[in-house]
Order: sequence, then structure tokens, then C-alpha cells
Amino acid sequence: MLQVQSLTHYYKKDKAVLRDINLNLSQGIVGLLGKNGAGKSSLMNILATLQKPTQGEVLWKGESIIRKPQHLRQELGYLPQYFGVYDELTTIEFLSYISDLKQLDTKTSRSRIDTLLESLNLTHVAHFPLSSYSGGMRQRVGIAQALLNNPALLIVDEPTVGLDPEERNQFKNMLAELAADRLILLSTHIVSDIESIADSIAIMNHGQLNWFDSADALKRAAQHQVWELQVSTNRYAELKSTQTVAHAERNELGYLLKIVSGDQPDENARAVVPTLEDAYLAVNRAAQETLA
Ligand SMILES: Nc1ncnc2c1ncn2[C@@H]1O[C@H](COP(=O)(O)OP(=O)(O)OP(=O)(O)O)[C@@H](O)[C@H]1O
Repeated sequence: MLQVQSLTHYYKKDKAVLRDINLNLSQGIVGLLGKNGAGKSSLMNILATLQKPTQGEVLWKGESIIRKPQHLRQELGYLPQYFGVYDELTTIEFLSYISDLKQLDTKTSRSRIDTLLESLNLTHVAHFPLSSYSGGMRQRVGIAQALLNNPALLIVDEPTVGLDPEERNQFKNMLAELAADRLILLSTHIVSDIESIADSIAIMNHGQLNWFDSADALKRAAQHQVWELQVSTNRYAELKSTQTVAHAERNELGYLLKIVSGDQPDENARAVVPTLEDAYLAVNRAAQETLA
């Protein structure tokens, strides 16, 4: 559905924020992981046709979205990282306003708004001003506006910021349901946001794409790179400065560490089965080593 070809982007002449990105995406959820500043929002803004890239091509169903953005826009839903709402409007008023911007006819708009309010559990508060909403409710309104045109491509940029754990889970479940018949691209720096729902995982570092495959393949690739080790407090202080410590748990002997490393970090370290978070750290560590 979506092909990204040799995409490179510069905001300033000497600093590429996206470097030669290539991706072929089809239906399902793609989790885009990367630290702050990795280039996730820049990539998403380009895919949402809000920014033209410096070089490269993006094809939606075979047609260039750079030359013909309108072609994708009709089928696009976008929830940006910073989603502002008009506080004094009610949800119904806000969604009607966005429907007008999306040029939906009145009948389609009314029916879509009713369906979305129902499925996002917002019907009972639809006539309240948005200023009275919690973070999770606002995020559901954000998703509702992105889904008004029943988009075939849904882009959500760091959607779980500000949500409590329960709201996070609800949001994940909702995305999993929505992915049945569309492509969803979700960016985050929190691995648990996409764990269990992403069909594939893309990892970015310094504007480069370092990984694109399933979560299982990612975990397999990290085998023999994750180690558990019991150390004294002094040894922990040493290891902290030389190793990627994924987890440190204090106990009566000092610390039980989980270390991500291509080599056995200590003769007493034993290899353990990587979690998705460990595997993500392993990709980042390898990317840092390549850059160094
Ligand atoms: N409009 C802009 N003008 C200049 N530089 C920018 C602009 N937008 C982003 N950048 C820079 O591009 C780099 C990538 O930023 P981007 O927002 O795409 O990353 P990100 O992975 O989404 O991170 P975050 O989660 O912090 O938003 C950063 O160094 C950022 O400072």
C-alpha cells in the first residue's frame, strides 16, 4: 500500500534528519520506535503529506504522494503528536467542524460521527465542552477526528503520551480492532505501547532505519545479546559506565542486572531470553556502535 523509497530530509543544509529510508508497508499495525529526536515525527509528517522531503519518493497505491498529495489525503487519517482541540466546543461541534474541513457531505458526516462516538464510548459526553475532558477522552476525540473519513491509512504520532495505564490499554485494544482493514502507522519511544499489537516494527536512530521486521524476528535477532548478572554495588557502578544496562534490581547482594551486549560482559553473566524492550535496546546499541 505504502512504499517509501530512498527518503532523505534536511531542515538545515548540513544535518540530515532522515537518511535514505526504504519501507514497503501493507495492512496491519507498524510500530515505529525511536528515541526522542530519531526522526519519527519528520517521517510521519512527510507521509501525512504535511512536508515535502528533500529527496526520495513515497508511493500510495502506486502513485506519488509528493506530486499528488490529494490522492492520499482522501484516504488518510492523522493524529499528530500535539493534538490541539478547541476547548469551548463540544465533541459533536468539533467533529462536525473537522468533517466540513474534510469535505464530507452532511449525511455521511452525521452517520460517521454517531458511529464513532458510539464505538469510542463518547456518546454520553458528546454534548459536553472539550475543556471538561480527561487526557484519555481527548485522545479518543483525536482518534475520532482521524477516522471521520474511514481512512485506509491511519497515522498516529506518540498517541499515548499523557494517558494513564488503563487508558493506554484501551487505546491499544482500539488500534488492534481498527487494524483489521487498514494500515496503521504508530510512532512511540515506549516499547510496551506496541508490544502485542504491532505486526511489524521499524526502529529509527539518528534518521536511519535500523530495523524493519516482526516483533518475533526482533527478539530472535537479540538472542545471545542479553545477559543476567548478579553484582556488588561497586561492580554495578563500573558496569554502568561501560555497558548497556537494560534493568537493575536492587537486592541484598547488590544488584541483579540485565545487560545488553554482543559479548559476554562478565564470566558470571548468563544469557537470558530477550524481551522486546531488550531487543530494541540491542538494535540501538548496535546503531550507536556503527556511528561511533
Ligand atoms: N521544523 C524543524 N526545523 C528544524 N529541525 C527540526 C524540525 N523538526 C524537527 N527537527 C529536528 O529533526 C530531528 C528529528 O526530529 P523529530 O521530531 O522528527 O524526531 P522524533 O523521533 O519524532 O522525536 P520526538 O519524539 O522528540 O518528536 C531533531 O533533531 C529535531 O530537532
